Amino acid sequence: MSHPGVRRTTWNALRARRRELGGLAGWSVVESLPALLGGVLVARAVDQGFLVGRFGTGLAWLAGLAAAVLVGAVGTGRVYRGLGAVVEPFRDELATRVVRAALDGATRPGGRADSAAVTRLTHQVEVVRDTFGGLLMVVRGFLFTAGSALLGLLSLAPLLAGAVAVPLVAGLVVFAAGLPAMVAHQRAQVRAGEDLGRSAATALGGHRDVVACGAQDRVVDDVGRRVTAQARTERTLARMAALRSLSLGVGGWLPVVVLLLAVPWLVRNGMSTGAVLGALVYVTTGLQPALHAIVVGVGGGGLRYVVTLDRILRACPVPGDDAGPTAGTAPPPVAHAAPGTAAPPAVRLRGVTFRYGPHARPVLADLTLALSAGEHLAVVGPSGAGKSTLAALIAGLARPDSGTVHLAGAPVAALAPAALARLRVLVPQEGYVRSGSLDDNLRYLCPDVDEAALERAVDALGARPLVSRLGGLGAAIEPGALSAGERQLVAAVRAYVAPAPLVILDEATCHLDPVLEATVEDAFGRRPGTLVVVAHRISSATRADRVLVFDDDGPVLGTHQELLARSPTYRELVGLWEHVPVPSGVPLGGP
Ligand SMILES: Nc1ncnc2c1ncn2[C@@H]1O[C@H](COP(=O)(O)OP(=O)(O)OP(=O)(O)O)[C@@H](O)[C@H]1O
Repeated sequence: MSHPGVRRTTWNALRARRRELGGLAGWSVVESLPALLGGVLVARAVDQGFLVGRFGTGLAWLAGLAAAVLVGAVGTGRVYRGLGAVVEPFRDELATRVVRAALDGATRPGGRADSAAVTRLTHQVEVVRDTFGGLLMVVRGFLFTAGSALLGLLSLAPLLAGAVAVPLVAGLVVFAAGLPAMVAHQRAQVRAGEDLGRSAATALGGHRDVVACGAQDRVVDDVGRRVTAQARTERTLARMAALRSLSLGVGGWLPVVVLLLAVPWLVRNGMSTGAVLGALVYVTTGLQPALHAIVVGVGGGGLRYVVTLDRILRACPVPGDDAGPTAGTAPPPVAHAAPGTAAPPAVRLRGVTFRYGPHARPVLADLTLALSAGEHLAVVGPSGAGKSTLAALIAGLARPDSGTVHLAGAPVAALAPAALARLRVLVPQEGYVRSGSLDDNLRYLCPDVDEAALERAVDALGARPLVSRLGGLGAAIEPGALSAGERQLVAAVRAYVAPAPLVILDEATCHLDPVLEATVEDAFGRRPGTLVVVAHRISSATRADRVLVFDDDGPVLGTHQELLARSPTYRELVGLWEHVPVPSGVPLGGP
């Protein structure tokens, strides 16, 4: 079954452009003038002209046909012009949908910008645009041309019109009966093409790793299997062309046979030679080409339209869509402990593995960790060990390759950005400050915080001198005019008043002097809720309830004292930190 959205989307696209479609229909009538008049004019030319020796009269009727063809050509030109007014807005809608889905995907927690997918999808949008236009042309062409030819035939030989319509309809029925199978094979062919593209792109992207690991044969084998699979689907699709030939044979050629067989009877019943020729004109220049166009158009571009649009709708669902891959993945509610049961941990990582690329060494491998509500954890380790990566995973800004991350019982992977923001606030090393008033910047995460609470936060975090220097909470500030430390302090106050119960400080105080850093961390330590600090100095570790150190053999968890006894890396870091001279007299760092 195809996406029900294909039918709905197509219907909506047509309904929204009723006026343009009306214009298209009007010009289609003009375009089908030769199909309507061709047989009658030929019959007149033969019967009243050439057969009775009036050459001029015969030519005059044919001139009438030529005029009808010219008028029809004008109609065709206008039809093409009107087609753009229906097709282009539809293409724009789909392109907007693709771009919106790509942006949503890239800004979702753990989401990554996937430019290859956007390129593939925008290419598919172009395919849909072309096939939608083609489909409109052939369906419309068939209705008007075949309809006009049948009307003309009806006026020449009513009985013959009925006899010709029967095989025509039979041909259409044969074609329609095979359509579902054709759609399925077309879909398989598109999928096989995508599989091949993905596998080839992965092989190309990781070719250095492939060569380094000596895995060429395996990769060639893998891509080769997909090439074979795609070739198989192409062959099956080609075989389906036989069905098209059958319906063309029944619907297009059988009427000619019927006409030829009926000639003696028609002539005996008074039908003129010209009328017989006219009837032949209707069948061979009206009905047959119209059927051919619709069978080839629907069986080729039409199938591509259904399958490709289906892929786009599935890949880029919009809210309210009923069958997209993300439908039904509404964020689960935050789990609350039932009365009498223990509350879920504030942070829980289970078997988390994360790497920055498919062939990269994992930064974290099978990490399991639980923090209870109110706990204060410091994360320490050498540069590049994975501390910021861990902070991003906890904050839901990176998604594990395997394993799960839960905050207060809710899986971060399933939480919408707004729900996630209610659970945690991450303060990175570079404090974000925007142009505007200081007050706006501090209330950014909690616009409703009352004045007194904001003032208390300013005092608790040691930000009073900064606020005074800037001219009070209402003062306008320019990010460029603040030092890196001042920006960190603004970000810290903003996070402090945020309603989220979990605060993650990722080297968020590295530009503050040790005294101010201690003030900020102590204030966060007293703030109700859970605190994770990616430590910049050893003092951060000594203030925490527990410390996670990235040791050579992997992360080790314990108290400061326990780790001094158990972790060589921790001992080394403590030794290093204790010997680093502390700058003094530079309270807020340089910009
Ligand atoms: N976007 C990225 N793409 C690829 N590799 C990355 C990316 N970000 C970090 N890494 C790598 O992942 C590893 C862990 O980085 P991470 O920033 O988590 O370490 P860290 O312990 O926070 O280091 P630092 O203390 O220097 O900030 C490092 O080897 C780093 O080079």
